[in-house]
Amino acid sequence: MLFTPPRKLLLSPYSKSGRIIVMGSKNFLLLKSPAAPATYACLHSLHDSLSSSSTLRTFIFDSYTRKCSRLFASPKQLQLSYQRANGYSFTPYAAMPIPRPISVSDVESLENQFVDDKKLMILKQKLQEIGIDGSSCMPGQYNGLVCPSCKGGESNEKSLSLHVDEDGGAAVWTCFRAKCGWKGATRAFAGVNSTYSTMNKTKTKQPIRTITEESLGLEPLCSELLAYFAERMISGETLQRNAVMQKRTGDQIAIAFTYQRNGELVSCKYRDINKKFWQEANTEKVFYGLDDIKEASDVIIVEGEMDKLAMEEAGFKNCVSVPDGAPPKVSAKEVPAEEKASRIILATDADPPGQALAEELARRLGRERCWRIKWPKKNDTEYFKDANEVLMYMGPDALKEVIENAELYPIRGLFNFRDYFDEINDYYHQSLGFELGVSTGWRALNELYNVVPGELTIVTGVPNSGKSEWIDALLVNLNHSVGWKFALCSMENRVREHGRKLLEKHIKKPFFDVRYGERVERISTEELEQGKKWLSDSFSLIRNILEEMQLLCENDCLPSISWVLELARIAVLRHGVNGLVIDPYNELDHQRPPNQTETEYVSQMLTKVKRFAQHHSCHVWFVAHPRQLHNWIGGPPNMYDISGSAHFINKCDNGIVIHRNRDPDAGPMDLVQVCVRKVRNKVIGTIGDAYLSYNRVTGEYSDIDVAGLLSKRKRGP
Ligand SMILES: Nc1ncnc2c1ncn2[C@@H]1O[C@H](COP(=O)(O)OP(=O)(O)OP(=O)(O)O)[C@@H](O)[C@H]1O
Repeated sequence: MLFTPPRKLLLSPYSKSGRIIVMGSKNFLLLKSPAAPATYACLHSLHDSLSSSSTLRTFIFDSYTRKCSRLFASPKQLQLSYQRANGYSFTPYAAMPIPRPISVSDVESLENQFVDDKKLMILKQKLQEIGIDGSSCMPGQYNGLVCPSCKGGESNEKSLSLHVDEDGGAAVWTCFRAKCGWKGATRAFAGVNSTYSTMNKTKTKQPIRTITEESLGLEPLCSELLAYFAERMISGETLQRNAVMQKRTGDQIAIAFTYQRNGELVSCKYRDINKKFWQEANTEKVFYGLDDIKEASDVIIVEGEMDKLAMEEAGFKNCVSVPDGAPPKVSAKEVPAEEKASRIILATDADPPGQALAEELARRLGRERCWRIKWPKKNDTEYFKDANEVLMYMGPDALKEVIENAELYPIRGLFNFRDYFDEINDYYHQSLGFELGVSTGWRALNELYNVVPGELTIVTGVPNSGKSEWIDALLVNLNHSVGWKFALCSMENRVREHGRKLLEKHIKKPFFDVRYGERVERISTEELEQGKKWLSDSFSLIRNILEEMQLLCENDCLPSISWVLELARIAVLRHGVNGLVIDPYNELDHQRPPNQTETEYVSQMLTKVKRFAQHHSCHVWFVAHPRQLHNWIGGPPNMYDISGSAHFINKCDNGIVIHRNRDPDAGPMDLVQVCVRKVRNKVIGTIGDAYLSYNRVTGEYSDIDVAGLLSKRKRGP
């Protein structure tokens, strides 16, 4: 039966738009024509014939309870809504408002409300601009909207709560994904600036509410929800022990996870079937399951209430879930002190946000007492995401195993041999290359010194003993045997002379046919061409260009060790060099800071060199001169005689002294003594002396018959 609407309503500017009020003993309906702008209608219970009306708008007035509520956007929704028992059986309406009771006085002020439509329109527009879908919003509370700030994270949670004021003039919102926590407010008629300036303002802190199950209207879980949990392998017993309940709002039912402290309800988080979350406002933020870890020596921390319940199914009650999966809300104080909780097992989600949460928890709770778990593989490419997934697909035993196999949370700089097992295996099977060192090419040195990538060899000897010659000969041998390439920082050598010395050793002929080489065929022009190619393929030169151009004054702008190492690094990356020669040490810039002793300076410099060698698997030969030897009687110097610091011998991996005979009575003049004075790595050699013969024509070193030589010496000339 149709009635003329109350006078007050007819005064609305929209009253000529075909709006009709329908009333019965309990019914109060407002209809509008499809052509009119969108507005409200009121209804309580609908007659079948009316429910099919395409023009029905949503308002409900209950004369019995004297309450009026907004309900459905269309009869289609209305029909569906009538059919469903609760939100768990049928497709829910993501952004549908929870029916909001309004008083009779609200109905009386409908006139004002129509005027307010304009405000609402502007407000919606502003919300839209911010990215909040307010298109279907009326005044009221909305949960489960998509947060434009975080887009619901990885799991696409619909985590935004929006409250639109009674008069449609203002809105406040909060994202309950605390990893986001976006909050804001806007007003319809405030300036654009003020609208946006208030967007991220946190609301004034409200006092913490005291809540009870009764005050929140919580009730035991219905059979549908029990089935929902059973599907996720969570038993009734676990649900009961954790006081998991439900809350009805109209015809929707949400799971209510009760947060307790000392057995008292302090907060409640709701979750509907679509994983929409919302929380009781102004309640304490504590770990979910806090009472379960009071006396626990091991504490498991997960990232959701379902995971906490899953852990219980695997036999672990000593588990808490972070409130909102949110590091900012976690207080280390909630976790038992170090004396009580010896292990904190972080079982956060396997996704990057979950790992970030674990990192933040470890930082706050103390990495040293944290452990982490590895989620098992789901298939070739994926891992299980969380505890509940493992429980559902692999069962409680598998989840238990995951926790039992937790490993220490990594601490930067603190390692276990376990972390290096792959490398140890490779070393054992010699699959890294050159683990036993590369032979120098001289039989006499095979037992004493072999060359390993990444080590530092210091070479010393009195002036003119042949240090540079011997190193060059070694490089040529290594190039010939294993194809190694080298970076040369030999400032004392002119490039053409260095080239000559290397070519003579490579081609085994003298560069010139005068004096030292007059009786031997010199390197031919064809050999020179081939040799030049070999030189450029095998060596990189590190040189100071200013010095080359002879623009430098004494001690001016000498290359520093850092400069040399940086160029050597580039040579490694660009040309794949395997060795670096720095010859000699005193040609580098050694302007040490005034507060540093020479010993400290040398130590620091050698640390840099060693770091370079190890990092780039590049062997470094470092030539250092001995200090001036008083009362020298012609014997090889000691490594401790190196000018500057005992650190040369202390810090190097290998220490070699090159010495040559200068006394015709003591033996052949070409006899060279290679004194291996230090070998850190027993795999590659040991301390001892080797004798080689120096070929002055080609600069080559070769093995000699030491036994024959010694017996000849005994017999005398
Ligand atoms: N065993 C040897 N017999 C004869 N001459 C040698 C022998 N070893 C090196 N020489 C010669 O000594 C000279 C200097 O050699 P080299 O430059 O290698 O010595 P060094 O120890 O590096 O010298 P410095 O201390 O000046 O750096 C070269 O002309 C080289 O041919």
